[in-house]
Amino acid sequence: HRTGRPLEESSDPEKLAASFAAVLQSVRHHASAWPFLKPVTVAEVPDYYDHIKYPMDLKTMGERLKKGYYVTRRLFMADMARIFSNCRFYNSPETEYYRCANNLERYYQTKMRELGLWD
Ligand SMILES: COc1cccc2onc(N)c12
Repeated sequence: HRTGRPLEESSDPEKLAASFAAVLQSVRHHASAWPFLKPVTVAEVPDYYDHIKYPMDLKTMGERLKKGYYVTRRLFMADMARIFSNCRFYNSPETEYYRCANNLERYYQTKMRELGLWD
C-alpha cells in the first residue's frame, strides 16, 4: 500500500528510482520472468536479431536504473513494454514464451498500480 502524496506528482527522481527498483525486483522474481532475465543470445536463437531491432530484458533495465537513465515513468514503461512486445512479435501465441509475456505483463501492471505509477 502507499502513503503520502500520489507518486505521479512527486518530481523527486530518487523516489521515482526507488519505486522502479521495487517494481523491477518483484517482476524479476515472478515465475514467468525466466525468459526475460537477460538478453536473448544468438546461440540460443540464431535469427532473433534478424527480427528484433530493439531488444530489451530485465538485466539491461537494472543496469539502466543503476545509471540513472529512468528519469520519467514513460522511459521505464517503454523499456518494460518493449520486453513484452518483442516476445509477442517473435513467438506464436501458443508458445510458453508468449504465455510468460502475458502473465508477467499482468503482474507488472498490478505492481505499478499498487505504487500509484500506472495512470
Ligand atoms: C530465452 O528467451 C528466449 C528464447 C527463445 C525465444 C525467445 O523469445 N523471447 C525470449 N525471451 C526468448
